[in-house]
Amino acid sequence: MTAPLETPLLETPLLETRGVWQRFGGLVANSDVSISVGRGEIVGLIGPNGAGKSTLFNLIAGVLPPTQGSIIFDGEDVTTLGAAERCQRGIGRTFQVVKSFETMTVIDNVIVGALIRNTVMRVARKKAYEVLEFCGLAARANVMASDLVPSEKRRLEVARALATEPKLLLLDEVLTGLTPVEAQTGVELVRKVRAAGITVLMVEHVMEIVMPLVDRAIVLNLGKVLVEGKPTEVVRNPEVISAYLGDRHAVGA
Ligand SMILES: Nc1ncnc2c1ncn2[C@@H]1O[C@H](COP(=O)(O)OP(=O)(O)OP(=O)(O)O)[C@@H](O)[C@H]1O
Repeated sequence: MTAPLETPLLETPLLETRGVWQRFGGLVANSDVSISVGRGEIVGLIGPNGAGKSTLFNLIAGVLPPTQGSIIFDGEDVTTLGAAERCQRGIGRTFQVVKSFETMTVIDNVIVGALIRNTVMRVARKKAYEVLEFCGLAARANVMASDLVPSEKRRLEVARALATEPKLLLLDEVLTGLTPVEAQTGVELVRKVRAAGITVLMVEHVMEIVMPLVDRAIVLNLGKVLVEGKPTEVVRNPEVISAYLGDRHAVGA
C-alpha cells in the first residue's frame, strides 16, 4: 500500500494572514484580516485612504507585531519574527515614502540590500549590478540617489528590495505619481519580477493601471476585507463602488 501523499508545498499559499488585528490605542487599523497570496500571483491590495493597507504591509513585513492573529509565510508562522528575520526568510518590501539613502550612490544603495544574502562585498556588488540591469537602472549606478528623478527613485526602491532575493515582494504605491509612460514601464517591471518567479503583493491607488496587472484584488475598507476576487469582478462590485471607486469607475459609466 502506498503512503498518502503530503500536500505538496507548492499548493500551499506563500503568504497567509490569519485573523490579524492591529489597534493603535482606540483606533482599529486592521480588523480580523485573513488574506492569502498564492505562489506566483500578483495580488493588488486596494482601498480608500486610511483603510489599513500600509498597516497590513507593516504587519506582513514584521515592522509591527499584530495585536492579535498570525502571519504564515512559506509554511512557517513568522508572527513573532522581526523585519530582518522575515527579510531573511524572503519577504522584501518597498516603502510608500521612498527610503533610499540619498547621500549614497545608486549601486551602494542596492549593495545594502544584496549584503543581506551575500556578505562578500565583491559578490554583493555583482548581484547589485545584475539587479540594476534588471530594473533598467544600470546606467545610473554611480550617480547619487538624490540625483535620480522620482520615477527612478521608485525603481531604486524596487531594486533594493529585489537585491535581498525575496520570494514575496511587497510594493507600496510604486506606480503612484508617475506619468502614464513611467507607470507603464513600472508595470512591465512588475511583470518581469513575476516572470522571475517572485510573488507580488502591491498596494496601489491608480485603478486603471493596477487592475489589468493583477491576478486578484483584495479591497480593504475601514480595516476589514470588503471583497476579494478577479479584478473584473471587484470593479463591478456595488460595495466596492460605493466605498471606494465611486460611480465614475462603474462598468458602463
Ligand atoms: N503608527 C500609527 N499610530 C497610530 N495610528 C496609525 C498608525 N499607523 C496608521 N495609523 C492609522 O491607522 C489607519 C490606517 O492607516 P494606513 O496607513 O494603514 O491606511 P492606508 O490604507 O495605507 O492609507 P493610505 O492609502 O492613505 O496610505 C489610519 O487611520 C491611520 O491614521
